[in-house]
Amino acid sequence: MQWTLVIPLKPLARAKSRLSDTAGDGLRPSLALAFAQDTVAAAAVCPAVLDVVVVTDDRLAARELAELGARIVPDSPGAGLNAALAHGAAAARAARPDAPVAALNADLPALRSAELARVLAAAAPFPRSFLPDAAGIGTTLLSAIPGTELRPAFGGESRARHAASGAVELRLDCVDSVRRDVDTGDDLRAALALGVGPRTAAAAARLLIAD
Ligand SMILES: Nc1nc2c(ncn2[C@@H]2O[C@H](COP(=O)(O)OP(=O)(O)OP(=O)(O)O)[C@@H](O)[C@H]2O)c(=O)[nH]1
Ligand SMILES: C=C(OP(=O)(O)O)C(=O)O
Repeated sequence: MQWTLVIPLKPLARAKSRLSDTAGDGLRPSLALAFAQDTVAAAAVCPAVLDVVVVTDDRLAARELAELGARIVPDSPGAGLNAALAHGAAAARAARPDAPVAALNADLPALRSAELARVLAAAAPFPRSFLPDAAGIGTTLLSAIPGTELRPAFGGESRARHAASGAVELRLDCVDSVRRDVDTGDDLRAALALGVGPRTAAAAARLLIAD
């Protein structure tokens, strides 16, 4: 099974606000872009991934992520994360009606394509399934096989919400890079310890110099 991934990205100037104590206004947008670039780059080379749709209104991010092979869909609903994901999934299914689709956060800078392939293989038997984030509170990936709506319920305590919606929780070892979302300075340190992609490594190095 080859998946279409739908990756949502806020305008960079507003993204990653919880990193404001770690990265000032001058560096935070480039850090958010670096996270998205490393996420998309790892996703795009994953053998289980056919294509990547990024839902964003950010012009710079759209240009940079298209260069990595993503198809850009404007966030035309303009109604928050779940509306953006439903819109991206509908665009994916309009192009490929039988596509299995999975929503993936754009803040997974340590993402490894082999681990993503393992998660997608585990998701394939279930109509809908999800992977909890590293903190065990949120969600980093939500999947829907052909013929099933995605019904995203991301934000805050989305692990419980996705479970209550009937999606199956994927309980997997050795997929830390897919669960390691970065919201805070501590999350960034944890991602750096796992090993981040080259753009995040460069952006994090600039952060140290700026300190
Ligand atoms: N297209 C789109 N993406 C969104 C929207 N809201 C959040 N996202 C993306 O959804 C993922 C999780 O978002 P959040 O954790 O809510 O936001 P964030 O910018 O990552 O971090 P905070 O500002 O600290 O909340 C990230 O990839 C965001 O860029 C939205 O309204 N539209
Ligand atoms: C949107 C989510 O992520 P975050 O932890 O970034 O809020 C979520 O986990 O549903």
